[in-house]
Amino acid sequence: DLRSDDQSSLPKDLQEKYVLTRQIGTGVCGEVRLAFERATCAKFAVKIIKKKNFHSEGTATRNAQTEIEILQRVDHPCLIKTLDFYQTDDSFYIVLELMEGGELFQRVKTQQQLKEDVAKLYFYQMLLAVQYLHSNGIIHRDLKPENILLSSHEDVCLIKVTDFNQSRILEESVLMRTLCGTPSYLAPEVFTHGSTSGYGLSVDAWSLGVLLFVCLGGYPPFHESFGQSTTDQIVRGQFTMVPSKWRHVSDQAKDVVRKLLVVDPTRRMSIQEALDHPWLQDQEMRQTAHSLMFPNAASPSVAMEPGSSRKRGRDQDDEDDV
Ligand SMILES: c1ccc2c(c1)[nH]c1[nH]cn[n+]12
Repeated sequence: DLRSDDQSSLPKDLQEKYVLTRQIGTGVCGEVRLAFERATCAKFAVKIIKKKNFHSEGTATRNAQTEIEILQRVDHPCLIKTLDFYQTDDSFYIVLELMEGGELFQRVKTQQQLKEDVAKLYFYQMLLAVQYLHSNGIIHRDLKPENILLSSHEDVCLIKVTDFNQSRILEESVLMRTLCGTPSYLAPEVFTHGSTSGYGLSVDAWSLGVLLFVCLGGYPPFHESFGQSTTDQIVRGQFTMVPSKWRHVSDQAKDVVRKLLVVDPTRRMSIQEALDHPWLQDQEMRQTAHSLMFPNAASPSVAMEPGSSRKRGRDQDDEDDV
């Protein structure tokens, strides 16, 4: 319900350019509303982040600033684009491209579980999006089905990763400066868990494993309904592929899940290794993904140069990594 006061609390210049209507999504830090640009009637999503939701003023601004900085800096077909940005003293307003298909979370819930080929098409796009973030020194840190948006109601559609407010930009750290000096006197733990938080890019690989499990199985791998606390299940890497749900899933797909849901981050499969996994060497799926990501690029009528083996250097995925 859009009481008049709702509209009045919006920034004037936002009001002048857009009409905000119904809520289409909810996030931990606020809500997402459907908006129409007055001049063109084009549809957008406006994400509203209430500053007061954060325990301390500093965190709110810092998180949102990081999110906004990242949103404005990234450019990849599978990452949501920011089109406009406004703020009042109590909220941030981010105008984003509208994803008509809504959240992946709802799609999986409605369909029970996704068909394997659909899950593979979505997962491949997520890998490319995260590979792009990592190559730009950004860890997402909050990959989950609510943060994966679908461009249409069709199974074969473009997906986009959103919600970077938990992301971290890997700044020049004390550890990096330390490593410039002579390492000979440094204790081993400085290298293994030098950065205070002791995590790196591999946290996103784990989350992608959870996402793939949910898409293929239709239920989460770790959940308090399975008895122990979710945290215990996660730190022990204990999950079950219930036969009734996984019987029709290929061994290769299960292998990808098992190699991502590895507790030891140094043994966990990386994004690049996942892209090189046999399950994703599906040229038809990749062709579909590329035509969704780069719709204007003419698809080559003849096959690429014959017999081009996967070159170690610039292989196909790099080309997609704009
Ligand atoms: C449903 C829920 C959230 C959505 C959405 C559709 N489209 C879009 N763009 C950025 N966020 N977001």
